[in-house]
Amino acid sequence: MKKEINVVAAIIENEHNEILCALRSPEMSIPNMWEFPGGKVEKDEDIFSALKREIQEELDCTIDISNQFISNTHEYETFIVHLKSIKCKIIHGTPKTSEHSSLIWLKRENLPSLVWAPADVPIVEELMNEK
Ligand SMILES: Nc1nc2c([nH]c(=O)n2[C@H]2C[C@H](O)[C@@H](COP(=O)(O)OP(=O)(O)OP(=O)(O)O)O2)c(=O)[nH]1
Repeated sequence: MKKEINVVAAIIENEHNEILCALRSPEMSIPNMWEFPGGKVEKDEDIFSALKREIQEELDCTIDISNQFISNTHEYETFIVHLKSIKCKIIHGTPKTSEHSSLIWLKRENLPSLVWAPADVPIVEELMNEK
């Protein structure tokens, strides 16, 4: 049986209506693909606390949760990811790369120009449909 993981991802929009996109590094699983920052929900942790913790660790930023966006389950070759996306705003700090190779802010219409982790594709499509 494939391992299943619960992952939360932050859709962070700035005052110019741009969304933060993060490039997974060559050392990470699913390397060199774009994702929304976030990570695995730990045992006994709720999704919002998990996301706040991950964003603090990964980007050195404090976020405020706005609302839950869509969820998607994707089966990769070796594991299954249950990915929940959550809209949020940065209330303190400027995103800094630590684990990722790159961070960029993109307007919605330009999101499809990136090569997204397969689990993220429905999220990107839904964001495109929004406006
Ligand atoms: N953070 C994040 N992870 C995603 C997204 N889409 C997607 O398929 N994933 C996958 C990649 C990872 O395998 C997993 C997230 O775990 P993680 O962020 O802790 O990744 P990690 O590199 O530390 O995982 P690992 O190598 O320690 O197994 O979910 C996304 O938009 N954001």
